[in-house]
Amino acid sequence: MAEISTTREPSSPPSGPPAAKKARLDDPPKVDVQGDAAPPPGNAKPPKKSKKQKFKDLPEACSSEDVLWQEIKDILGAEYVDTAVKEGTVRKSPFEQRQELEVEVVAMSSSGTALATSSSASRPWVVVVPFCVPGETARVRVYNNSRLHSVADLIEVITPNPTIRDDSLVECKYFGTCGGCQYQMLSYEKQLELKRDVVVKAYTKFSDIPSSSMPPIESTMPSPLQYNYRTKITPHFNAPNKTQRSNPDNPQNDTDKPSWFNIGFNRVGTQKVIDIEDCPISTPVIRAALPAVRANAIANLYTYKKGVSLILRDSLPLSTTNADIAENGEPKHICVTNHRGRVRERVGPNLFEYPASSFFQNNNCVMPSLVSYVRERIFDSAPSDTPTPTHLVDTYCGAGLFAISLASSFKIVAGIELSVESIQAASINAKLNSLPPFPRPVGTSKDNVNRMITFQPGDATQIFSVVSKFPASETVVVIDPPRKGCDEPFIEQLVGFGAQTVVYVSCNVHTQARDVGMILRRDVGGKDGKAKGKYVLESVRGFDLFPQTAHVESVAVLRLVEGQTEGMDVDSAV
Ligand SMILES: C[S@@+](CC[C@H](N)C(=O)[O-])C[C@H]1O[C@@H](n2cnc3c(N)ncnc32)[C@H](O)[C@@H]1O
Repeated sequence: MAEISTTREPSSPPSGPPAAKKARLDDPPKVDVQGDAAPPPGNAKPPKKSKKQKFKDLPEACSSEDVLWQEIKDILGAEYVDTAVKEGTVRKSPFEQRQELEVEVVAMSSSGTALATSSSASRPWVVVVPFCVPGETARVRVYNNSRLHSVADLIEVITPNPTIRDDSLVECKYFGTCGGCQYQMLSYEKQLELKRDVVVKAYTKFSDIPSSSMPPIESTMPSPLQYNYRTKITPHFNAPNKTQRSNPDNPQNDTDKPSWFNIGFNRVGTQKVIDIEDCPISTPVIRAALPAVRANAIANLYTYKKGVSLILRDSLPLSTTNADIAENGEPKHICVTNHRGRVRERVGPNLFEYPASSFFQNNNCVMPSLVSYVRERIFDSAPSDTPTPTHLVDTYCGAGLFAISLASSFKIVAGIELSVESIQAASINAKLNSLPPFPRPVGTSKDNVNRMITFQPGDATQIFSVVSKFPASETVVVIDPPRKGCDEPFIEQLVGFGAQTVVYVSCNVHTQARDVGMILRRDVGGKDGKAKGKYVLESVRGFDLFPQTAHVESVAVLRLVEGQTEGMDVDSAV
């Protein structure tokens, strides 16, 4: 692997979204407002934290820092960690900033970095380093010290582990520098295995579900494509600074682009943009469109007063003509580069349209397996003594992916979503797929209306008053919240409603595990106010929506077991 040259500032934070919200390319030009941050009154400095306060700052529960913290505890031992917390020594690093050292990798973290230890450390301490695997030794350079761990750049792998690493698999020239992918040096089987491990660890650490109540975690569902799959990318760039602006040289294309102007993604472990001319995990239509999108940004570079986040989304043509049909009979895909444009996708037999700037899953090729799996779990594995589900409630429904894809299996479907533009898209999608609205419009014949669908904007919790008349024993609730998961009022209402089946889809298995644990611990209320039963966790399976990265989508299926109101040991119930 090539040496990673680090040009970072000493205290670069770990990778994440750019600090300042970037403007979008098609936003109207805005005048730069200078100095709008209020200065502190007088010369007052923020009060210093006392030593006790300072070291109490454990990571927020279930945050990505907390996930790493639990993994560090596993390596260093809970007793050692608890003592260090009590004594206020968790930040006493044995290493200096920019210190180079040799480390031995002992585990993988849930975010795809390697967790290592070093014999040169004067106390038990973990070093987090990218692009390495267990069993390897590596030379690294520390750039950040935190709670019982340092974060480091990889300089070189000294002893590779050939049973896990195969560098010949790497397909991207930016791999090892770009923060987007973590796993290109691993076989696909290994990537799937690691993702399953993440799901197992998440439920072990964050759900509080006793092992006797946990179903075996299923193998990760693979993505049919492991490259060329990503249907959306958002390369970004910073606006030129004052000095750069004072000497414009009017570049026209990539060849005369000033070297300081980078359009791409964040360098691993930093918020510094690196120049990216191609992204092999993106779909062919996005890869083909990227040079022209870059050239346009380069030609206009001195007009930008703020950083910009570009968008490239793979889409079917909105109105298909013969010229749009490729030789195989499928419409030719196009690339939508306007944030205000519309995108169209097919998932199985259904079409979905949505605004380019709104949420839709970013790997189209695995969507049919995801939707089929959800349908199979709802119907095929339902206990034989429960009624066939007839009603579907899709919470956090976005543009209606689950509501519309599953509608053919239900009589009535209701969806809710906070984003007004997504919910408008969902209603349009219901029409696009010939699903009649609910309640049935006056005068429509009963014969041709056996499926009815409604979408409403609002907080997910509000849906339970809308569907209060749905027969709970014949209802399925799909939950697909953002990374932070559901809030307590939602869980309260969900359990109060008491649907027969709950399918929880999540891009953050840690908050999913936390929420599922909360649901399982509560009694499900009956109409008489007495407890009716409890949910049991029937299955959990990861889906690989993002090959070459550490991300894993997780689907958990919960069933209500009536009459069970004690404990959580459900071995006999499932
Ligand atoms: C992970 S996306 C899932 C969307 C959809 N199920 C899909 O697969 O395309 C989560 C969605 O929840 C929406 N959302 C966020 N907070 C919400 C809330 N409190 N109530 C309802 N929807 C919310 C977001 O706008 C986003 O569309």
